Amino acid sequence: MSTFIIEGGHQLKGKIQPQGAKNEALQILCAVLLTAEEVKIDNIPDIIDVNKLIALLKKLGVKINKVGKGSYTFKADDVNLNYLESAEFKEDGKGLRGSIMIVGPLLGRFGKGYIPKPGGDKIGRRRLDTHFEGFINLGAKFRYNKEDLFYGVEAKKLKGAYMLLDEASVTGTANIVMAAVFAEGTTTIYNAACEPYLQQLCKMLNRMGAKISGVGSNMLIIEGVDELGGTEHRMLPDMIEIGSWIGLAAMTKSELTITNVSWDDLGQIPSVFRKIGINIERQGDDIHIPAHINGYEVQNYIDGSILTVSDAPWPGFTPDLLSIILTVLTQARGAAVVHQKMFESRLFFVDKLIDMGAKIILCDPHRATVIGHDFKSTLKATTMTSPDIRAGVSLLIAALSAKGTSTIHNIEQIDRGYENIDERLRAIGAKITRVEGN
Ligand SMILES: CC(=O)N[C@H]1[C@@H](OP(=O)(O)OP(=O)(O)OC[C@H]2O[C@@H](n3ccc(=O)[nH]c3=O)[C@H](O)[C@@H]2O)O[C@H](CO)[C@@H](O)[C@@H]1O
Ligand SMILES: C=C(OP(=O)(O)O)C(=O)O
Repeated sequence: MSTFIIEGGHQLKGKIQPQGAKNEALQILCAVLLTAEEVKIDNIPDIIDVNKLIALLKKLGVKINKVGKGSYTFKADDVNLNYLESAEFKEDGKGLRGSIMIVGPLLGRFGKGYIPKPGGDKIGRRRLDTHFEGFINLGAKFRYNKEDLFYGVEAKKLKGAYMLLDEASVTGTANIVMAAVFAEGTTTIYNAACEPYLQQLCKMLNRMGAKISGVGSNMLIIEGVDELGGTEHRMLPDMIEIGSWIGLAAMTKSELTITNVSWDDLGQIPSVFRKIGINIERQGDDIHIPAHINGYEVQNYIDGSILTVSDAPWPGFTPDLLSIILTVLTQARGAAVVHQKMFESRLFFVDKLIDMGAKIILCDPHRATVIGHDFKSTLKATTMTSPDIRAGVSLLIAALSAKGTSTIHNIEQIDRGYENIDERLRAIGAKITRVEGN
C-alpha cells in the first residue's frame, strides 16, 4: 500500500492537460476483440485499470504493440478462448470493472463469453442484470455459478431483437452493442446510455464496418454485419479528470488552465461547477479558472431555495464527480445538498472531511448537506485512507487546500484512474510526495 504525503495550503499555477478517458478506454479496448484486423488506439491513459485490461487482452492472445506514449496497436487474429476457462482468468477478470465488456464482443464473434464478478469501486451494489438480460434478448443462453460468482453466455448465432433496458447502464449498453453488431437482423436498444464515451465506441464500430444509427440518443438501432475490419481511434480527454482539476483550482484558490478539454463533450460539467460559484472561462478548447481570491458563492434556485446537486444518466450530471463537488462545497459561501442517487456507499468518505473540520451532515447514505466555510476556517491536515477512486482524489484536493501536512494511504485507488498524478501536480506547484509500498 503506497502513500501520499501532502503539504497543503499552497496556491498552484499553470497548465494541466487531461489524460485520455479511463472509462472510454475500457470500452474501446474491449472492442479490439471484434476484428481480426489491426486496430490502432491513441491517447490511452497509463493507469492501473487500463493496464490490467491490456494485460488481460494479451493473455487472450491479442497481439499488442506499444508504438508511442499512449499509442498501441492490437490484433485479435488468434484469440485463445481456452484462457477463459482457466483459474488465472478467474483472478484477472476480477481486477477491474471494465473487464465485463469483453463478454459482448466474445459472445458476438466467437459464440461464448465468460466473466468472474468484476471488480471496480466498492461504492454500493453494482449489478449486471442489464448486461445479461440484453444478451438473453439476443438469444444467448445464460448461466451463473453462485459458488465462484462466474457468469457465462453462449449462442451459436445471435438474433437481432427489440429491447427496452431496465436502466441506462453505461457498460451494459456498450456490452450489448458490441454483441449486437454480429447479430442476424436488426437490434433496437431503447433506454440506451448515450454518454460521449458510448458515442465514441459506436463511431469507432461504424468505422470498422458496423451499422449503428441513433448514436448520441437513447435509441440505438444496429443492423447486424458478418465481420468488422481494422481502424484507428483516439480517446477523448477524461471528463472526470477535468472536473477534478476544476475543483482543485477552486479549493486552492489557484489560477489553472486545463488544456484541450473537448468542450462540446462536457455536458453539464461546466454549468454545475458554475452553480456552486466557480468561474469557468472558455478559451478556445481550454478551460481557464482564474484564482478565486475572494472565494466562491453557491447560487440558490430562482425562488431562493437551496441548491441540490444530483447525478443522473447522461445527459444528466455524472455520479463520478459528486464526491469532488461535495468537497469543493466545504469551502463555498453558502450551503447545498449533494444527492448521490446511483450509488449507496459513495458518500461515507465525508467522515474524513468532517474530521478535517468540514461542516457536513450525512442525512442518509445518498444525501449530504454541506455548509461552506467561505475560507474563514481552513480544513485541518490529517491522515486518511482512500476508499475509492473519486473519494481518493477528493481527499487529495482537500489535503492540498488544508493547512499542514496530510497523509493519504491506499493511493492505488487513485492510481487506478489518474495517470502519474503526483508528478503532474508537482508540475503546477503542489507539494506532494509518494512513498512506495508501506
Ligand atoms: C467502467 C465504467 O465505465 N464505469 C462507469 C460506469 O459504470 P457502470 O456501467 O458499472 O454503471 P451503470 O451505468 O451500470 O450504473 C451505475 C449505477 O447507477 C444505477 N443506475 C444506472 C442507470 C440508471 O438509469 N439508473 C440507475 O440508478 C445502477 O443501478 C448502478 O448502481 O457508469 C457509471 C455511471 O455513470 C460510472 O459511475 C462508472 O464510473
Ligand atoms: C466508479 C468508477 O470506476 P469503476 O466503474 O471502474 O469502478 C469511476 O471511474 O469513478
